[in-house]
Amino acid sequence: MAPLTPSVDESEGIQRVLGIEGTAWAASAAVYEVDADEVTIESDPYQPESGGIHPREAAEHMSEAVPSVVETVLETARDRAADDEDRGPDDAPIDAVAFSRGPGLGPCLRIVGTAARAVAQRFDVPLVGVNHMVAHLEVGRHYSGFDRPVCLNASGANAHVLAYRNGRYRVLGETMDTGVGNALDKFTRHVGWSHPGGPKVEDHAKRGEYVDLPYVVKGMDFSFSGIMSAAKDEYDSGTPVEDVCRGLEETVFAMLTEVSERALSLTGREELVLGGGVGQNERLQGMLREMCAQRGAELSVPENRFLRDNAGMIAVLGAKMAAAGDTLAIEDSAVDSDFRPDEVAVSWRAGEPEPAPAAATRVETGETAEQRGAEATVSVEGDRVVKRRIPRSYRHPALDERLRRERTRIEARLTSEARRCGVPTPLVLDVDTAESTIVFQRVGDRDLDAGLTAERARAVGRHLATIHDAGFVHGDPTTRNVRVGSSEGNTNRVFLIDFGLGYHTGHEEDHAMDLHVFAQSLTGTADEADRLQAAAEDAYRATSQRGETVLDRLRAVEGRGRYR
Ligand SMILES: C[C@@H](O)[C@H](NC(=O)OP(=O)(O)OC[C@H]1O[C@@H](n2cnc3c(N)ncnc32)[C@H](O)[C@@H]1O)C(=O)O
Ligand SMILES: Nc1ncnc2c1ncn2[C@@H]1O[C@H](COP(=O)(O)OP(=O)(O)OP(=O)(O)O)[C@@H](O)[C@H]1O
Ligand SMILES: [Fe+2]
Repeated sequence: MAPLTPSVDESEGIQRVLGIEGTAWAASAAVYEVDADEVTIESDPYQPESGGIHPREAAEHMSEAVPSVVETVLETARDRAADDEDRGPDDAPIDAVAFSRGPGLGPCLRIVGTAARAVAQRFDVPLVGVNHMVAHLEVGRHYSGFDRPVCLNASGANAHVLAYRNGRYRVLGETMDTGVGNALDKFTRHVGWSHPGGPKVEDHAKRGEYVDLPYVVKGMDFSFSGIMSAAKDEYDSGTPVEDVCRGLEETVFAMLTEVSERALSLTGREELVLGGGVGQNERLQGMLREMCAQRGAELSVPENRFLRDNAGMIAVLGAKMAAAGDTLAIEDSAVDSDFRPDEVAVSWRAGEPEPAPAAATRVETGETAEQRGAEATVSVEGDRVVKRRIPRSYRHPALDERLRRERTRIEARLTSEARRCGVPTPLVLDVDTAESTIVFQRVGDRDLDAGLTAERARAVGRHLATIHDAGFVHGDPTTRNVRVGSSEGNTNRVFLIDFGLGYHTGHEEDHAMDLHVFAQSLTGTADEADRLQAAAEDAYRATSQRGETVLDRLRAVEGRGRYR
């Protein structure tokens, strides 16, 4: 086990770190100068002759290219070391070797691991095993100077929204199928373009007209498979490829921007950091910038050389880990191709104070108030609440209009339908679809996240079971979309609100997703997330006609948020 408190001796000794990356396509090495905060990166990309990345070819590339990029940056390290006052000619030019331990392609990772062990042994310096996804976001945090940002990772094989809490990076939302870059690359392969496709999509989209494609967001999770098959069908039916590319960018990046905004809203944070190769896309950056500006949040986008796969991010995080004493014995340094970011014990941030959750102070007393959720502006007027979905200027106007109308219509309908099945929801007093406005009865006096108890979590489990048995899902049952009253014992007063992402479905997969969204929102906002989730699940099992089947499916969904 790595110690969780930085050892002063070791941290003083970490001046220069060698990083090695090679999870998929980038054979890359870097040296990071801690005091000067300077990174030198040397990369040699693998470019498939046809099709996508072939694991065996990629590994062959790594075995040729990794040793040479490592030697190149070691030369740089030696030059620097010659100027160090406290380093003699026989001393090692570096103080640690950090390598990408996963996730990634197994055959590539093993070559990187072998190279890293060899260099560490040659210089007799500590070895640091870095999680590639955490490196994508830590390098952004490093250069942003932000303290507690929400992080959007938009890379080839992954896509997720994370935030640090209680010693880990928590996954608030992620793709339910492929990574975002892989999705774009699959479309461009279909069109016959060479790998990587992302930059070509960006280029063609600039000359295209928007076309409608399926938009799939569930809470803060999302999926790309439906959009990708629709995009292929559009292309096959003769729609100009520029238009399909534009539709793809507008749809996929609006989804990523929306879930980022939801994560900011849920966690009450005001800083967003972007990471990953798709983060180089200017349209994505523009949407995020606009969304952040509108809610008064700050966005930080690292330089392109730190967004795409690179060893600089491995060296920068490696230095922090080495300073915290978070190093690996050679015999424990096996690579892990499924290494999830939330498995990492964040040693280098140990001892940071935990701020009070944003919700703790949010108990409403006034007669009138206005607040801005992730989607809508909600104003309280006495015993009524007016919810208006205001235009989101980061989205293409056609998509924006479509989403606001659809969600308004569905929210009004499902709020009433749930009520008819006996689930407490606010009365719908008026609906204006053209203006995307609904007037509700005011219910509860706080959101669930400001009044979480096991009894209330159980009520949520019961309510979800009831609507599922009636044939629909909520779509976004987070702790902010449940209203509770002041009398803690009275669980009848646990109201579900905000059904705008709901839909009719009998699929147990969709039912399981509702429970998954609730679990993720607990992880993001509550200290006793596991206990509360267990309470919700127990009640769900006891209420639902298909409780066991849905909970089995939930376990499968949880296991699937792994890297493919
Ligand atoms: C596990 C690791 O191997 C993997 N790395 C990875 O996917 O490489 P990365 O450099 O983060 O991202 C590459 C992806 O980024 C896309 N991409 C690059 N430039 C782009 C652009 N301008 N617009 C859209 N996509 C772009 C490429 O098409 C490709 O799918 C990951 O981080 O998921
Ligand atoms: N009927 C209601 N009674 C009392 N408060 C309400 C009601 N509807 C909404 N609110 C308050 O307004 C907040 C935002 O509402 P809602 O979740 O519907 O909007 P939203 O923009 O979709 O939010 P998000 O997307 O962040 O969940 C809720 O968290 C709740 O505090
Ligand atoms: Fe990556």
